[in-house]
Amino acid sequence: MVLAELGGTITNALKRMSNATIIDEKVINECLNGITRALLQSDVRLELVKNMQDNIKKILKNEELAAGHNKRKIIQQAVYSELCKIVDSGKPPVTPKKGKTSVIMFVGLQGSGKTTTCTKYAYYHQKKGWKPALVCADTFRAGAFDQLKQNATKAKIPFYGSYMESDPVKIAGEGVERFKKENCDLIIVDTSGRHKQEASLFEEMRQVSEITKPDLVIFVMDSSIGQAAYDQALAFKKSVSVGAVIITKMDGHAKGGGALSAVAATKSPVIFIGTGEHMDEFEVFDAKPFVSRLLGMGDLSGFMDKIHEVVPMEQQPELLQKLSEGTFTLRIMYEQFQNIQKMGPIGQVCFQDSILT
Ligand SMILES: Nc1nc2c(ncn2[C@@H]2O[C@H](COP(=O)(O)OP(=O)(O)OP(=O)(O)O)[C@@H](O)[C@H]2O)c(=O)[nH]1
Repeated sequence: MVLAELGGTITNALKRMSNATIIDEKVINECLNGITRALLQSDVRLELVKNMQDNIKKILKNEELAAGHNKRKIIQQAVYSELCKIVDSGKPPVTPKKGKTSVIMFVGLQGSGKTTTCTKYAYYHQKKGWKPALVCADTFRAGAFDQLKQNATKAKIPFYGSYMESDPVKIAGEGVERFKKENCDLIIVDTSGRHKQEASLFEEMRQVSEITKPDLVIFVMDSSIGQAAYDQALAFKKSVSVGAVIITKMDGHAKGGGALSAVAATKSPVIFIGTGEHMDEFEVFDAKPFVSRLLGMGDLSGFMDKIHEVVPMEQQPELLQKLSEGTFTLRIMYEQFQNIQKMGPIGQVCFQDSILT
């Protein structure tokens, strides 16, 4: 079940409960079972789902659902906050500071999208005025350096790598040293993909981490990984100190629930999601708006971000000035219609019927 469907199924289970004339234990259990089934079908780890169900039951017991209490609202709020707990580790990630050198190391399974995500991450920060640089410490996959070089050149980001050197630890150390001297404030180290059974590759990853002394290790995870996500994420966490997660390929038909379980394994927050192959198909991840959208409650902060994205910065003061003077020409209206069109289907960004009201 893909994430969009998961949201729909949970919302329907809640709506069915809302439609019942009397909310008794049977109705509540039916609702919780519906939610549990949907989460399991989306590959969310059984243990997490069970925990969530127990917690909701505890909340309901505490609230005692006394007469006069709005049972529906209590249950809906409990579902919302428990889902938030699954996707939010509660631990804020280390955030690099602009102007001060930070080394960020990317790790993950083969083909999870690390190389693509390294460039997206660099490009995202470059647009915000940072001075990023990319180091290719992936000597395992033929073509990895060419891929990084191509992406970096396109985005005009300095890069370091070698066709001759086969020792990733040496390349990583040299690359980081060089960009530190060049005063880059975000040095991103791409490492080769590995699987938890590959002990030697895990040792190599540990050595890369030792030499580069990263301020933050980001675990990149493909949203389609499924139930294997938890164990893989745990294996990475045991070898290097993973501090944040990026989930890729959220644009596809992946179930996504497995990748969300990685949050629990690494006890690290998801900071971005990848939504396509292109450099700018990359979004900041925030747990609460994500769950709101999942449950069809809309996302006001996402809506405002989208407005800021599509109305060019240089247009904003001029537009405000004209509006405050009471000038609203056909040209302004035309430009604003064009901006609104860029936001995509309004149903995706605007409020839908809220289940919490
Ligand atoms: N649709 C989609 N494709 C993505 C996304 N991120 C990466 N990809 C694609 O996934 C494939 C693998 O990406 P890479 O960046 O090469 O993966 P990698 O983890 O560096 O691979 P290894 O070095 O072998 O471990 C490429 O075809 C990317 O274009 C995403 O968010 N959405």
